[in-house]
Amino acid sequence: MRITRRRPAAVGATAPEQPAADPREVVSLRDVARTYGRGDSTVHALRGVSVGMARGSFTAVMGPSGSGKSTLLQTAAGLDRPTSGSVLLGGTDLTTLSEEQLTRLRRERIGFVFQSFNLLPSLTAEDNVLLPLRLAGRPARRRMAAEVLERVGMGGYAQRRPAELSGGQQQRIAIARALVSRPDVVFGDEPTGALDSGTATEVLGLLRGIVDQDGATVVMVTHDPRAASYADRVLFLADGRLVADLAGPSVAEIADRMVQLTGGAPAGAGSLR
Ligand SMILES: Nc1ncnc2c1ncn2[C@@H]1O[C@H](COP(=O)(O)OP(=O)(O)OP(=O)(O)O)[C@@H](O)[C@H]1O
Repeated sequence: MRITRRRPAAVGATAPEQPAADPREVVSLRDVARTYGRGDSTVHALRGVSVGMARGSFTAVMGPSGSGKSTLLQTAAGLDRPTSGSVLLGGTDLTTLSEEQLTRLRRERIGFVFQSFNLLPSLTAEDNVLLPLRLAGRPARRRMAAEVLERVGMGGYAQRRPAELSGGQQQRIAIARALVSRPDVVFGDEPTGALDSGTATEVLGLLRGIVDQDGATVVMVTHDPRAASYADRVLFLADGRLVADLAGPSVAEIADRMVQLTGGAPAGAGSLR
């Protein structure tokens, strides 16, 4: 199954002064700043971050607590708007879109995987998977669910409800749901944070597989150096700035970098499993 999208319908015009996006990059942040509050209480969550993610790549985002990881993910995914700078998704500048256009773009072109799975408990696995298509008013056929459920190794579980599944199985269903609309990019917010080590390994292998075999693009926030080592590239944030960008680092290199940034043990890393 190829995840790579067909050329999407335009959901908003790129600002005329915007330079053309690098065609290899599916997500580009340009000088993105995000502040909260004002005056003495202003928090600079992101301070001029510029970074692009190539199509068909797997990127992990790490950094100490409060360094801006979630803010980066949320602005890149169009869930939050930068205070300044621009965010391009496949050439569309998200900062120029209305709320309605942004909602449509998220439904059609972005997949999400959360730490706590976020499946609807009353729906079967199949109906959870088809929900994004239904919300977008697109055709939602059972064979579409069957195809992605098969892809994540959950082919026999279409009629199960979340309470009847293990954490790892629920996360597989959530990944199937993220893939069903063939998104430009799948964003993961600590997707293995609630899983035991063995189950996390399976889910990370699955994410690696959808990148390598299906051409998906994955961007994942994690506190876990071992999880980050599954990525092609690890970005490190500190105090709202991008301070390191490592290609294919080992678990030890990632853990060392985190120790440098935190001045101690990697926050939330638990064990290196
Ligand atoms: N809605 C908000 N209002 C005010 N400050 C916020 C808000 N959201 C985030 N912040 C602040 O912005 C900074 C970056 O937060 P963010 O959640 O992006 O960090 P993080 O690296 O994801 O942290 P963690 O690893 O603890 O989840 C922090 O100082 C945080 O307190």
